[in-house]
Amino acid sequence: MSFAQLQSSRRAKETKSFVSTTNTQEKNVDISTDSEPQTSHIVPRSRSADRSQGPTSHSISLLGMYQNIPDTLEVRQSEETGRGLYAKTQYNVGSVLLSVRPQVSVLSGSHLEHYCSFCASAAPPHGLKRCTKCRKVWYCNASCQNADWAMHKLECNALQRWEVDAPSPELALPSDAVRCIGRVLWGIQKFGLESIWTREFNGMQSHRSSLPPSAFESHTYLAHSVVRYLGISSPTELAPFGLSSAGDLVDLISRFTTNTFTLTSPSLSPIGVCVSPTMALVNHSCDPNVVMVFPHASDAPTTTEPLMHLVALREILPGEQVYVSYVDISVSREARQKELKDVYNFTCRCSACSNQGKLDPRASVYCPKSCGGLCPLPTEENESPRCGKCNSVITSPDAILDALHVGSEGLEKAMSLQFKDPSKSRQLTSNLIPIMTSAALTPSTHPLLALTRLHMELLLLALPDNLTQEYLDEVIRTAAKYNAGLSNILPVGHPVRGVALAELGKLLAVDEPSPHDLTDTPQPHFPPSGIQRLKLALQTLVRAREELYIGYGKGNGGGQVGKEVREVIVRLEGELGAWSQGIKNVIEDARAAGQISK
Ligand SMILES: C[S@@+](CC[C@H](N)C(=O)[O-])C[C@H]1O[C@@H](n2cnc3c(N)ncnc32)[C@H](O)[C@@H]1O
Repeated sequence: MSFAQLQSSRRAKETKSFVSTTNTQEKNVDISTDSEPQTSHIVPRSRSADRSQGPTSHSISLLGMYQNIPDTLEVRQSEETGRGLYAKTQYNVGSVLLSVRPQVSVLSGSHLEHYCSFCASAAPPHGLKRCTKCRKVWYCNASCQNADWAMHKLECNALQRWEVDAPSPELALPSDAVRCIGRVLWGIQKFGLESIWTREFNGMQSHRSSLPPSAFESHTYLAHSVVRYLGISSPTELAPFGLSSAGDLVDLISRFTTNTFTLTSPSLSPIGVCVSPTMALVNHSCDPNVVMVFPHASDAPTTTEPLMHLVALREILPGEQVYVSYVDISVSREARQKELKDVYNFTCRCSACSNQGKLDPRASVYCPKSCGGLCPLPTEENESPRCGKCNSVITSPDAILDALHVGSEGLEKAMSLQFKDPSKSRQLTSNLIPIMTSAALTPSTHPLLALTRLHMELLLLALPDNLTQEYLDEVIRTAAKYNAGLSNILPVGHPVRGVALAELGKLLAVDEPSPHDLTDTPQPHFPPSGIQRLKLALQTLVRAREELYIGYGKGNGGGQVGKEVREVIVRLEGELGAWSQGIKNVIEDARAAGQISK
C-alpha cells in the first residue's frame, strides 16, 4: 500500500473515541431522576436469569413508544438503574441487538465540510454539495439534501440569522449542542406535543431537580444560546415547543445532556452528537456487554444512515440486562466513577468498579524484581503495594506517583494543544512517554495508554511527504504499543481494538521507503522489514478483520473499516503471492543456469 493510500484513509483532525455515549460538549452537566418515565403499568417480574447482573426489574408499559425495539428485547424498570433494556432471547457474540436511526443528529463545526449533514457519510472523492443559502451544511447529493430539507429549512434561517448577529467570524456558527437542541425543538413543533416522537424525547431521564450549581449555570448559558438561535423574543414564543417557562427549557437541556450520544465515524472518530430515545434506554456498566457503533455497512441505504447499532460483545442470556459504557473504560476506576457521578448522577456498582481487591491493568506497574508479575499503583491507602506474583514490594513509590502526576498534567496540556499547535503537542508526548515507561508503568496504565494513543495520532497527522524509514518505523512501534495496551483492558472484538489493529496492519503494509532486510529469515528487531513485514501486516489485518466482525456486528461485515481491511488483505495476498512466485522463478532460473543444484 502506498503512503498516499494510507493518508487518504485518514482525515485531518480525527481522534479516536472509546465509544462512549457522553456528549463531550457539555461535560459539567448533572442529572437526576425527577421525571418519572411514562410507566403507568408496573408488573412484577419473575426472577431474572442468573447472569442478569442487575437488581430486580419490572416490565413496564411503553404506551405506544419505542416501536423500533424488536420482540427479542424488552424495556424493564429497576429501582437502582431506572428503565433499561433486557434480552428476551440469547444473543451470541457479534449479534446486532438493535439498529436505529437517531431522531436528531448534527455534525460538529470542524466536520461539516467533511461529512454529509444528513447521512453522516464521509465526503466522496468528488466532494460534497453545500447548501447555497446558509453555506454551512454540506450533503452527498440532492437526495440527501431533500431528505433533510423538512428540518434544515428551519435550521437554515436560524443559521443565517446567527451569522449576521455574530460578534466575530469565529462565532459565526452555534455549537453543536445548540444546533442539536434546535433540531429537537423543531421536531417537537413539527410532530406535535402528543406525538410519539415528542413523548419519547420527553420520556428521557432528566436530573433537573438535583443539578449542582455549576451544571445549572452551564444549562442556563446553553438555554440563552438556544433562545437566541431560535429567534425567540418572549416567553410566550416557547409554547409551540411545549415549554411554558425558561425552567422548562433548562429541564429539556438537562434531559438532552444526560441522554446524548457521540456521533462517530465508522472508524470511531467523534464527528458530532445525536439523540436516540430508544438507545438512551440502555444503562451503563464499565464492563459492558454491548457497544454502540455506526458501521456504515455498505449495503445499508443512505436514507437510513447514520444507523446506530447495538452489538453484543459477549454472549447475552435471556433475562440479562444490556449495558453499554458511557465513559472511556481505559481510565482508572476513580476517574470513571467521578465522571459518572458528575455527568450522570449515579455511583457505578458494576463488576469492574466493585472488584477493588483485584489488580486493575489500567493502574499497574511491572514488578520491581522483573519476575513477570504486576503490582497495583501506589495510593494514599497503600503506599507500598506488592507484586501479585512474587510479593516483592515496590521500591520507589514516590517516583511512580511523580511520574503519574507529571503524565496526567502533561496529557491535559498535550490534548489542549493537539489542534492548535500539533508539533508542540507531539514534543510533549515524546518527552512524557519515556518518563512513564521508566517509572515501570504498563502500556495499559493511564495516562501512558492515552499518551501513546495521542502520540500515534500526532505522528499520523504529521506524516511527511518524503516519508523516511525512521519516521514510519516510529509510528508503527507507537501503534504496536497502543495495541498492546488495549489488549489488556478491552475484550476481544471491542471495536476500539479492531480499529487499532486495522490501523497497525495498514501501517505495516505501507511501502517501506528504504527496507533494510529483503530476506525471508526471522528478524530480531521490531518492526521487521521486507517480506517479514508484509507477512506481519497480513496476520495483523486478518486478526483485525476477525475483531471488526464482532465489534461492528457479524452481519455488517465489520462495517466500512472491515471493508477497507478486506481490500488491503486482498492486495497483500497478491503481493505476497507475487513475491513467492518471484522467488520460485529466481530459484528455477538459478537451477537452469546451473548456479544451484537441481
Ligand atoms: C441514558 S439514561 C439510561 C436510561 C435511564 N435508566 C432511564 O430510565 O431512562 C442514563 C441514566 O440512567 C441511570 N443509570 C444508567 N446506568 C446506571 C447504573 N449502572 N447505575 C445506576 N443508574 C444508572 C442514571 O440515572 C443515568 O443518568
